[in-house]
Amino acid sequence: MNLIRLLKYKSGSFFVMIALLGIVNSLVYGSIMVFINNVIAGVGLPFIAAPQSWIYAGLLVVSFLLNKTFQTYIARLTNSIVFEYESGVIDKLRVSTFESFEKLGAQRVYTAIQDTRLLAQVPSNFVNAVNSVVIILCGLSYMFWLSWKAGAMILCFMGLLLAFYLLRNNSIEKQLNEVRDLQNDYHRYLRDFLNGFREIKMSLNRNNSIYDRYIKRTLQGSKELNDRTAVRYLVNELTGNYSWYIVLGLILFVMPQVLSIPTARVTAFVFTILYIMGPLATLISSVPFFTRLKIAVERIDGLEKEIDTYPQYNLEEQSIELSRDFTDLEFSNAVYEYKDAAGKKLFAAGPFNISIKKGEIIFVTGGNGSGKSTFINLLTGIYMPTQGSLRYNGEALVMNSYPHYSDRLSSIFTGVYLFNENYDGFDLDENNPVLQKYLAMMELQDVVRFDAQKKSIDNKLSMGQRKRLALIYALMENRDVMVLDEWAAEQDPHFRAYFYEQIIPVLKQMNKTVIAVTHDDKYYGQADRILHFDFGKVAKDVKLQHAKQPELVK
Ligand SMILES: Nc1ncnc2c1ncn2[C@@H]1O[C@H](COP(=O)(O)OP(=O)(O)OP(=O)(O)O)[C@@H](O)[C@H]1O
Repeated sequence: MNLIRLLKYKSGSFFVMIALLGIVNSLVYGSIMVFINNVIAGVGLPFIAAPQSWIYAGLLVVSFLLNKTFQTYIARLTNSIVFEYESGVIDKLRVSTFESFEKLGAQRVYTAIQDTRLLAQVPSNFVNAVNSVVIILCGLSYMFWLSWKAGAMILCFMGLLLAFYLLRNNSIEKQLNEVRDLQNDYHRYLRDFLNGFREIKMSLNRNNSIYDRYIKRTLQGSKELNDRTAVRYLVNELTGNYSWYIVLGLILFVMPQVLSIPTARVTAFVFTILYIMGPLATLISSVPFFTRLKIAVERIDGLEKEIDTYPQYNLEEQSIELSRDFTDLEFSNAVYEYKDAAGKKLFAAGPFNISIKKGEIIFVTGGNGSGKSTFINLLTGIYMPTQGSLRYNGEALVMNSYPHYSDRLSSIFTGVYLFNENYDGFDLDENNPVLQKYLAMMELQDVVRFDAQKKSIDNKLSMGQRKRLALIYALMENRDVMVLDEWAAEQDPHFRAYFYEQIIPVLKQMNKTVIAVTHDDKYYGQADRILHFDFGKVAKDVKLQHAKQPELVK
């Protein structure tokens, strides 16, 4: 979608406004040209008897007011487009499936959001461009009125110039697209560089490689492309500017001879060319902006269309009633298949036929790549089975039930992410006794810092401490089922033992259903049941009879 179609699409009155601006400005700019030429030549207006100075002043006022109205209109329009795009993309993403987000990649979303910012510069550029076009058209019409032959000559010359521009601009546009691709790659490497800074410090080879072969190479590539496009634009601009001196030369030296044009007319031609040279320069210099804008609009549009092709949940509709009181969860022939972009199967987990009952403490074990995380993604509703189904409290889940199903579980994933704001609206007041109890339970009471203003807790903690805080938040959610993916991996030996020997039994006493991925075989005895994974399947499903019931953590 190009800019004009986008503006038209977002505002039904766009063409009416453009037409109004064009007509009134044509009258104003055309009249000003005629006025000046008439005043220089000492003649009156052709059709009106009113004093010229009054009409001149009146035209200026009308033009000023109209331009102000139009600029305000277009500024509001583009601002609302920026708002709609940004909020629209985020709104669509939040109702998309997790797989869609994985396919799309966070980088593309960041780039598209940055692209929308370019739209904010549309108002001044667009109005200047419209006014420039109007002045050029008025100038051309005036020249035709003075002498149609001379007007036609100049028009042909301008046509040639335009063709030259469009041709060159096409190839520049291709180069700009290449620059954008390189920039996307560059941001990916930069993200790796910043997020993996510690790892980069640990290997000279990696350090040199990421810089020389990836970051510098893409930066160098886009610098060279930028250099080439800058030179091309420069040549375009210079050719454009100097061509007008050729036109002036034609008018001064060729036209009087060839077309026998009198000196007074020559003066009018020279004046008109000088009058439209400024607007032409404005138009030419705005070409790079509009080219970049076109690419940005196409990319934003492409992203939005791509998101639209992905399945989306209707968060309002809860297809089946999902009670907060959990009784059981059943996997029936549930399979999840990873496929590549061409649809080729990469890995399949399942089919799973598992029944999970309220109050069970289940440990999920297995080697690397055995499918534990894939199972956890299915269990938490992050993934929907590609075959088979899940039944919650006996009801088979359908597409729109998934967001509500996930909402019934508390989950802590391996690379837990703690938010900077208290989006959940937890009562994080320092004096909240429940919070204090949990902080003591997680041995965090002397570690956390409260932010009374934001009603949140500072998340600058070690990974192990972050996971403990995440467990506190999970408890505050007060849901029946808790899913913990390698929760204890980052805990020190003392807290790891404490987790399995104290916290797990407490959760059991609270009647929580816990499904925890673990490699800590020393503590397998704390579970009621062990699901052992191998090659994407449940190789063993063992029920244990000896879960301890120690004293509750006070
Ligand atoms: N997004 C993905 N696209 C394609 N294949 C994937 C994807 N995620 C995981 N896999 C594949 O699925 C298989 C199971 O991975 P999964 O992460 O479920 O194993 P895991 O048991 O959790 O391993 P680990 O203990 O190492 O975390 C692996 O072979 C992995 O390569």
